[in-house]
Amino acid sequence: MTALSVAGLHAGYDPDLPIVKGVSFDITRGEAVSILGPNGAGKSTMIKAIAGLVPCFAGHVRLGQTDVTGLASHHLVRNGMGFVPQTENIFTRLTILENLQIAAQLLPKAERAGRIAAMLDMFPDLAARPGELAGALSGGQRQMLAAARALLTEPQVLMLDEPSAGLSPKLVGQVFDTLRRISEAGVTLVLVEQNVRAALTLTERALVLVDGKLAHDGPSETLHDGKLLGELFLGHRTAEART
Ligand SMILES: Nc1ncnc2c1ncn2[C@@H]1O[C@H](COP(=O)(O)OP(=O)(O)OP(=O)(O)O)[C@@H](O)[C@H]1O
Repeated sequence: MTALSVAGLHAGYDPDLPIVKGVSFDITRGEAVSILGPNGAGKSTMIKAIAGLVPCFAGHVRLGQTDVTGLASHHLVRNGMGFVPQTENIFTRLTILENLQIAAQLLPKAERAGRIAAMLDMFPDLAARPGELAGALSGGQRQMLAAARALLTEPQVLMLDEPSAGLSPKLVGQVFDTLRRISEAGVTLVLVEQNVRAALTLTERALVLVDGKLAHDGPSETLHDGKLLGELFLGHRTAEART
């Protein structure tokens, strides 16, 4: 069953200068997919447009059967979209527990405590220190808190924009271990990443975006040998391949 469907998406900051230029793909429920591409290709812009944070000029975004094109991000959350932005994804002056409580406001009152407890179960690092200020956490723990906030509402699809940005190799490993557990729990994952090797190891499928267009869509193992990826990143190969 399709979890996320993007069809003919044009998006960006100025309708005369679209950054995302006619991208289409479907993601099946439970799939884990990387979105890769050179700097400036439009990966973040595309994921933000899907998440309702950047204008869509043409095309459609569907979550399951529901057309959510152009919906504001808080409506998208209610429709089952979880999005973890690259920065400013937690409230640093509030505690871990307060961060979770704010995210839980979107849920019916009766469900809030149970979902917060479920997130603390899932993230033992956070459960060990619920009263600690989020601003005092390591970069990796911050990403875990941001993911826990997004997962609180039990999204159908969890999208993350460069969760490993700025982290040391050890913390990158921790974040990807966490993402693997989230994926194994059945959550559909969409991941924009610069850390190509870690992303390809985690996800079974990769999309490559070059100059706002989909240059490749296929199983991650086809990109493990860096030659094709190098050619795609340099714009020397543009054929879509879904094999
Ligand atoms: N807020 C903004 N307003 C106007 N243009 C923007 C904005 N954010 C990004 N852009 C432009 O959109 C283009 C694509 O940027 P985007 O961040 O989506 O690429 P990316 O593939 O995610 O790159 P990177 O891997 O370097 O993060 C760039 O030319 C960038 O300058």
